[in-house]
Amino acid sequence: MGLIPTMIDLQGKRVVVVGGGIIAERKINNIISAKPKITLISPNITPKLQTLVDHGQIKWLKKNVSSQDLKEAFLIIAATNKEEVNQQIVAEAPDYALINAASDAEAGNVQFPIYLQRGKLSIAISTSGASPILAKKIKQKLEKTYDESYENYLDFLFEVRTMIKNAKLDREEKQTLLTEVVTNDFMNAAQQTKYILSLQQKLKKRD
Ligand SMILES: C[C@@]1(CC(=O)O)C2=NC(=C\c3[nH]c(c(CCC(=O)O)c3CC(=O)O)Cc3[nH]c(c(CC(=O)O)c3CCC(=O)O)/C=C3\N/C(=C\2)[C@@H](CCC(=O)O)[C@]3(C)CC(=O)O)/[C@H]1CCC(=O)O
Ligand SMILES: NC(=O)c1ccc[n+]([C@@H]2O[C@H](COP(=O)([O-])OP(=O)(O)OC[C@H]3O[C@@H](n4cnc5c(N)ncnc54)[C@H](O)[C@@H]3O)[C@@H](O)[C@H]2O)c1
Repeated sequence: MGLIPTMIDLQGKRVVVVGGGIIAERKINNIISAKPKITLISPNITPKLQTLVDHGQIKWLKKNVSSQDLKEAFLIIAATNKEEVNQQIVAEAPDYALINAASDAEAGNVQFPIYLQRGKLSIAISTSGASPILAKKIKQKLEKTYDESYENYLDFLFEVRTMIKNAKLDREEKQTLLTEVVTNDFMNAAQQTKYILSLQQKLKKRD
């Protein structure tokens, strides 16, 4: 395997999830905020998955999986409790599809790291299958360091960077400004507002 962490845009993409148990539920919870088109294939599903079906957030085909179901999928998640069915899904998946194999991660070509999200900040943790429990522990530690205040801080950094990117400054000046905001001095809203106002003044003078 040659695994590297990436950010994938799943919005509007066709995702096929096979199996309706607790693992399918966890994987769907993990990706649903990205707004993919999820089709769930399983003879039975958990109550929480049923709620998603009832709200029209996912489509459910109440049956055993067949190779036809895998066509045109961008991502396939094989999460049945039958090892041989999961293997067959991997074998029959189209060449272009991304595949996550829940019972034998190495059989697929995508693994989902556990992740922590604070608005625009994402921190993903993977142990490449060595210990998902360690990955979870590390996430809990990072949650304390990168607390909720990072959500606003990232929005602030985004706003500042957009202003600087569009300003008539040379590369060095841009670099200096982009570096000076990445410090603990700008973690609260009052400091952020003050900085944005002073930056606006500074950039106005340059126009
Ligand atoms: C972090 C977390 C995120 C998530 O899944 O959302 C996650 N597993 C979690 C928990 C967990 N998973 C397992 C246990 C039982 C203890 C144990 O076995 O150690 C527990 C503990 C628990 O449940 O608390 C069993 C297990 N996991 C995988 C296999 C298959 C294999 O190893 O081949 C088997 C054996 C199945 C079997 O026995 O048949 C595979 C994967 N699990 C991964 C992620 C990816 C690797 C990430 C990494 O290595 O860091 C990978 C490759 C993902 C993938 O499927 O893409 C989530 C945190 C919980 C949470 O958020 O609440
Ligand atoms: N990746 C992980 O983190 C992780 C953690 C624990 C377990 N697992 C693996 O995930 C698998 C699923 O675990 P679970 O707890 O969700 O199991 P589960 O028994 O709760 O659910 C399995 C689901 O698969 C469905 N199913 C069975 N045969 C099918 C078929 N032919 N077509 C379509 N659906 C079918 C069942 O009806 C059921 O809804 C386990 O086999 C285990 O190896 C993965």
